[in-house]
Amino acid sequence: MNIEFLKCHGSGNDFIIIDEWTKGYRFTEEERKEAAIQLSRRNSIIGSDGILFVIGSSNADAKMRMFNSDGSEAEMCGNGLRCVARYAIEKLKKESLMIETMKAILPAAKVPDVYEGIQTFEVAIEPVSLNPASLPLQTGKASWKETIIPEIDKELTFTALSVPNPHLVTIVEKVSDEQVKAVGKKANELKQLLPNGTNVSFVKIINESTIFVRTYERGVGLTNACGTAMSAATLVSCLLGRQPLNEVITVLNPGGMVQTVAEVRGDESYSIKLRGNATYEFSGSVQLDFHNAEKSDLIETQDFPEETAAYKKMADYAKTMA
Ligand SMILES: N[C@@H](CCC[C@H](N)C(=O)O)C(=O)O
Repeated sequence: MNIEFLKCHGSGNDFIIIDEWTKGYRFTEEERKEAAIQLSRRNSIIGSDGILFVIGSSNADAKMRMFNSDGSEAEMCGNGLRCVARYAIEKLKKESLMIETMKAILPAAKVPDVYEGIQTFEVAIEPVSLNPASLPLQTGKASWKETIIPEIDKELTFTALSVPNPHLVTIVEKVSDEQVKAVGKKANELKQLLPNGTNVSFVKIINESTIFVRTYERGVGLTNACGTAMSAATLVSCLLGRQPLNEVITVLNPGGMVQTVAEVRGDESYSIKLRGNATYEFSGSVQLDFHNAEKSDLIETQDFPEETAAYKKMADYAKTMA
């Protein structure tokens, strides 16, 4: 089957957009999973952290389904939602719209550039829950705030939350990639504790309005950035009194930077806004054989060099702040 795609990224967290919405593709669940595994594999056909399927919606302007590179489907994807928002905004020639995700219909909008020449989009990250059952994290406790989970690590304290995909967040003095990887892998092996797995983030407080976040993503591994993780890390930092609620926080990550705002609503529910780039890298088409990966191949590509160059400047700037 010949499939057109668009390769994009949010903070270097890279995705392949496949448009079932306007291109008329129809996939089975097994085919979506197989496409994610085949096309995301690094140094092969395309390579990515996952696939974003854009689908028509009768309840919103469009719908997003996100599949990790291992073929598992995630409830939500913050960096991906910005990319899908841009794609749908350009198709519909709108400034803002609503996108259906697995657990909620979420607003998205084009907003002023977060850095010179960087097309910027804001999305809502919701629903948010601090109930361990929402991950699920199998524990008798009603909340799991800054608690040692001895099965995962004897010293680190984690806060568990879903946004609505599962996250464990720990605030540390120093972030080590090896430790993030080891702890993230361990947490995802403990199926009795975390039956659906979890994303695991290490947060370093840089100053009163800036944090650095490094994430081990469920279904992928270490990635340059994870939008829901940066949103979860912002809320946790605010709830623990390390950052201010209701104010813009700069979140640095190995792939660049985003801005977030965490709010507690009157009814004690939480709302998080995530703002950042949605950069197109290249578009093209692939010949995809769902039954035999060896017969799948890249057919053609067309680059977006100006966007890539502009983004590099922002990423270089973000590095100087970390
Ligand atoms: N990178 C994404 C999250 C993708 C899904 C995640 N790996 C999961 O399985 O929950 C983001 O930007 O939020």
